[in-house]
Amino acid sequence: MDDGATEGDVSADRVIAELLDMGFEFDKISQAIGVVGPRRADVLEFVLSDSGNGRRKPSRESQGRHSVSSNAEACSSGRHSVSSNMEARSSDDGNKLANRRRRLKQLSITDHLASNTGCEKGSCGEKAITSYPYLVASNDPGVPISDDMCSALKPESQVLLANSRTESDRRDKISLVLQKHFGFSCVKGFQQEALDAWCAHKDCLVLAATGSGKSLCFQIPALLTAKVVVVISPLISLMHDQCLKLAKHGISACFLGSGQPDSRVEGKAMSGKYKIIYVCPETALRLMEPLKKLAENPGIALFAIDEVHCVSKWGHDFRPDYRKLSVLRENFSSSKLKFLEHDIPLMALTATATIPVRADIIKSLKMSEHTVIVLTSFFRPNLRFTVKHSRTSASAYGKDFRELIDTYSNSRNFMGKKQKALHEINPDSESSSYESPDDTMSDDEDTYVDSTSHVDNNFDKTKVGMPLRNENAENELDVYPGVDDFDVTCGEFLECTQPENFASSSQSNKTSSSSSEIVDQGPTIVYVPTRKQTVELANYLCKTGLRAAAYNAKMPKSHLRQVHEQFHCNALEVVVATIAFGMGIDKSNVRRIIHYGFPQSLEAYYQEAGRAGRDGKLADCTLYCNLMRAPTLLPNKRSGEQTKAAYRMLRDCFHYALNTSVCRARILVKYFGEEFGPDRCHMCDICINGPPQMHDFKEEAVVFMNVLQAQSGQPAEDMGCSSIPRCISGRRRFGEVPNFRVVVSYIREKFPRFATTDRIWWEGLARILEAKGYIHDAAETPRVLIQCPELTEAGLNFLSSQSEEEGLYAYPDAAILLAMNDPKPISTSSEWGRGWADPEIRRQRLAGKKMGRRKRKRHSRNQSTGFTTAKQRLAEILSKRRR
Ligand SMILES: Nc1ncnc2c1ncn2[C@@H]1O[C@H](COP(=O)(O)OP(=O)(O)OP(=O)(O)O)[C@@H](O)[C@H]1O
Ligand SMILES: [Mg+2]
Repeated sequence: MDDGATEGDVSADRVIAELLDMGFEFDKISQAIGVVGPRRADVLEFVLSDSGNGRRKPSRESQGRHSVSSNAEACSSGRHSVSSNMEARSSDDGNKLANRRRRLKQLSITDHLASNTGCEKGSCGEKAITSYPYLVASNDPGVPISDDMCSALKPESQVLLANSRTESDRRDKISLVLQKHFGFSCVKGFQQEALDAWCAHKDCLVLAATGSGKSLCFQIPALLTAKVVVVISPLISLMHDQCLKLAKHGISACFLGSGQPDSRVEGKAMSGKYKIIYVCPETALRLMEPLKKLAENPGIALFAIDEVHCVSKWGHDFRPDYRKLSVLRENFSSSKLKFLEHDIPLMALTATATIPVRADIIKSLKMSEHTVIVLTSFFRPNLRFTVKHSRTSASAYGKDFRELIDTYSNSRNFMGKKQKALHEINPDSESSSYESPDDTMSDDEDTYVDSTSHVDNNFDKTKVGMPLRNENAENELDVYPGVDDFDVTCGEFLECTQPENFASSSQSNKTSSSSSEIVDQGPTIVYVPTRKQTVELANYLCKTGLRAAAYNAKMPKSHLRQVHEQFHCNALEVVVATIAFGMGIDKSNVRRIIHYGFPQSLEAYYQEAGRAGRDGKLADCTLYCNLMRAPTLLPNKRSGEQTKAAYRMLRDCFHYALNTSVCRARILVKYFGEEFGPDRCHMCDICINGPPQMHDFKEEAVVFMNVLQAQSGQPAEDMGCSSIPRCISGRRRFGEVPNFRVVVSYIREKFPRFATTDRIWWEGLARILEAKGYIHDAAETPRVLIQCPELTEAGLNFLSSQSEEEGLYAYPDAAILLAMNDPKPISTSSEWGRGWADPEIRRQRLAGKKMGRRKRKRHSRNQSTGFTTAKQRLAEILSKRRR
């Protein structure tokens, strides 16, 4: 539901709600409605163009004329309200609005092309789209692509693999098509392995690093036979990008999303007109029968399932429809389809599957028991991983993004000076075909200018946003992006008659020296957890002069496509996105991936970080996160088991961030089950800074573990015995549950020397003891932090066998270091509790601070019912023991 005739009926409230959901600020939306009326497209256009850069501030007059409350009339007649508001604007603005509205209404790639050809000189639309002689079609039945054209464009390099007699013959043919279509001299080892499996008609699971070139494994087969390759892919944006590249490489392709089908493109796809058909899982399931016909004639060479981790419930990006793809193996076997000589091979590919996920993929897709597993190293030697502590709130933007802003500003100033110098040497020389907004600035100008100076008609500046209201809070996260993330449902891309000239560029999206490119530094993607933050941070960066755009799943699909295009043609410096942006994006020169807040898993982190440095050059992957606060699980529908797995993944991610002693690249590849050969990467913050000094935690550990032991009801004499009760939180009597907070506050109260230690410090100690196997979390669903610490047998042994001399040495983690360096309490309650063991402090505090109402109530209730708190109960147990 983007825009349309019914839009005028949409109430202002609904428009407000929708735009709030996208991350825009309430004030801005209501201001827009006041100016342009309640039509969604107009409001959207207003907030987009106004976007905090002062491009078009509403006149007082127009503001006075309309307000949200006075829009009842306008609501019933959106058209009227727009036209009357248009009068209040200049005709120039009116034209811009009309153009923008036209763009918002595009439903097809063709429309999109038509609008992009109008892009100003050298802009991305021209560069990325119109300069390539491929044809596109879409829902629009008016696009003239005849069947003759399709057949005429059949590549003459289409060698029948069946003719290859020997293995070397086959490999020669592979090299030939690789060189001809992609410009690469040889296939990589793992690509060859996957191709060998395909040639042997075997199913294959390809597990290879992000950016390693998995796509070629299923694209080459399309060039080696007369048959078609069907690729299942999770996002339109991903399918679109790949089709676009294939067309440039002289290979015809189409994509079929899950939206309204285009019978023409679909029909041609099912009759074998394209070498490669990209299809989303839903559509693949719908097209079972036509696919069977396709398998008969001209034949299906291969089913490739890209981003196959989406199959697994235990992966980071589960999509239920992926799981139903087992029908492919069931239906396309030689036993089911008698005309098949062999089963049609399945090739499943991903960069982010842990060992349990791999097993789940093979089982769920019912892949053959002879499935070949092609596994390469997950190590990306050019990625430099760093973790930085930050509150990751708006107040920290200035500090955290200073370096990024400086990087682009300096680079632009340098480029500006270089161009100016060139121009002075040769005034007739062709200047930049992209009208850089900065061209309007003098060299001496401060780079932190008001972003009004960056006006660019071609460039839809980022959106502005303000805090979402509380009632929208649960909607503000993109759990996972839907398939149809663009405003086009399908498209066809016919091969260029002349594949791209590889002498000049072996990668279609490689940064060239084209003057139209404004990102000298390579673009940056910043991942933030909420939609609101995409808008907020993008707006902040725009205000500092950067070319930034927000991207989240709730934004108009036309906008999302535009951001993709501008990102790919280097017109954007920064994209601030939720997880909706990222999967499979193959842009060679992304230099920085910044995660501003915890990702939900290391799989997601590695997948998103993998967008960086795909040209093999050095790239930075920096995670900013609040190390003093455990990350929270994003709401999603999960079974009990899935919740446990989700917490486990989040905990691994937290531990990765807190780590102070192990190379980060090592942790990441080990996470995917790989033994890391080089020992360390020599680049990450840990390798560069070295680990902190080891600390002897014995004294605190003994106290902590003794309290746990007392709490579990074990008499001191029993310390050596192995019968530690395996308690399950909730099954025990209240007070016997080993609650971490209760234990820590008890220690701080009873042991004056620990009175000022922070809870965060003890959380760190608990992690160390857990890693050593001395304690475990007895909670039914362990979360990120240890909730119910319980001694293990090894912990009991440690307590009973400890000698005076031996220490318990370990590296303090980042949270312990922060707590030690900055002993300020984190919460006011811990401040209040500090020094509580001292009777004088206690007396003063009780006298000075009135008990809160709730506390007082609870206190009096406990007094009357004889109910004891967990802490009191623990004290009782310990005092009994002492007696
Ligand atoms: N044999 C090869 N030689 C040189 N470059 C290659 C080769 N194969 C692929 N590439 C390049 O590697 C880049 C990444 O390829 P691709 O997008 O297939 O990666 P991927 O493994 O699918 O990554 P992701 O897991 O992030 O989706 C592409 O730009 C491609 O041109
Ligand atoms: Mg890929």
